[in-house]
Amino acid sequence: MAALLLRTSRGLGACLRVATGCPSPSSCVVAAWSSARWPREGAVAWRTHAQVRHYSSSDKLSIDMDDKTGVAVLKLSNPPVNSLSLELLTELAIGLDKLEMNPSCRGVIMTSAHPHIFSAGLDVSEMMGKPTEHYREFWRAVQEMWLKLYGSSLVTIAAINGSSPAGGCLMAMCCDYRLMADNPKYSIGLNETKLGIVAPFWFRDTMMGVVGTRVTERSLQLGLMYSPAEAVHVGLVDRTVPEETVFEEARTEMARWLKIPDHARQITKSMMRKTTIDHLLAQRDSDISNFANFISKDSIQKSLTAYMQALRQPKK
Ligand SMILES: CC/C=C\CCC/C=C/C(=O)SCCNC(=O)CCNC(=O)[C@H](O)C(C)(C)COP(=O)(O)OP(=O)(O)OC[C@H]1O[C@@H](n2cnc3c(N)ncnc32)[C@H](O)[C@@H]1OP(=O)(O)O
Repeated sequence: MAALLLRTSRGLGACLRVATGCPSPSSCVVAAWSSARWPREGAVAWRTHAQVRHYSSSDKLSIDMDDKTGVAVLKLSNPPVNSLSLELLTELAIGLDKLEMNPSCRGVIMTSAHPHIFSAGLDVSEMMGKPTEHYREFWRAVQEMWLKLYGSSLVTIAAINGSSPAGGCLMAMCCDYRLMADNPKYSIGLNETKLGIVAPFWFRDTMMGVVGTRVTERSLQLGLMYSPAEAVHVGLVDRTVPEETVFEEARTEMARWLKIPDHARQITKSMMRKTTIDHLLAQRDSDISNFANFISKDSIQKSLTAYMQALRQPKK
């Protein structure tokens, strides 16, 4: 009966309502970038398996599901920096939903098709010079993506093969496990204050669940970006691995997680995350209004404009 519930309902919300045994496979997700332009060794190897099915219609996101292992690979491929546009956020939510409903899927690996960037976070252009209605629609899509990923009953592993600021870090933190390439040029963190904006309470709560209150407070106030080694030190990333092995290491880690009975892991995950999810669900509309009002302010628009101009300056 738990199996039925887990397969006919969506995400973790359902898991906690069922505390009985579940003989069915559970779900996992690995997110990764894939595109012809940004080939990754792991992704190519993955596609050689006959049982792999590609079922994403978007060119910004690829999702390959291996029916034999029950593991899906989700690759972000939105050049140049995998910024999270309204379109990509919507595709992500739909893709995650499809995986959640797929009875063969037990886990997801999330990664990037881009060689050096996991995700640049939210697409800043979606937050600049647009009407209020657009801000509301955009923010609802950000919430939806978070609800699907953080609330997924699947095993989710982030194979972080490049820099991952702000919303990129949020996606990685939503996963159950984070592996990052050991390249010191890469960085990860919630840098919102450096843009003159404020990470909302559910970004904060997600980070607190990963690194605890003190590290979260310091990281958020200072908008800290961590090198891979520093990220491991504060617990933001579980492990660094040589760059060329990130994907294979993610698959190996996934196999470890899949040895745990799905129903026990899912109910435990739900127990850990339910309060945080319920907090946003209870305040979803007011959070959207708050974002739309905040981002529409002249002072915030000026900050974002200055930040984007600085980003366009040649790098020293
Ligand atoms: C009440 C609540 C209110 C608000 C909450 C809002 C929460 C916000 C969350 C976010 O995610 S905000 C986004 C934060 N992201 C960043 O600060 C990342 C900025 N980008 C970078 O640091 C770098 O670009 C990089 C990702 C490390 C990649 O560096 P690289 O040198 O490889 O590329 P380059 O900097 O030259 O950028 C290429 C191209 O892409 C544009 N770009 C970069 N990031 C973004 C982005 N997040 N959104 C939109 N566009 C982005 C950059 O401007 C360049 O464009 P150009 O080619 O036209 O110059």
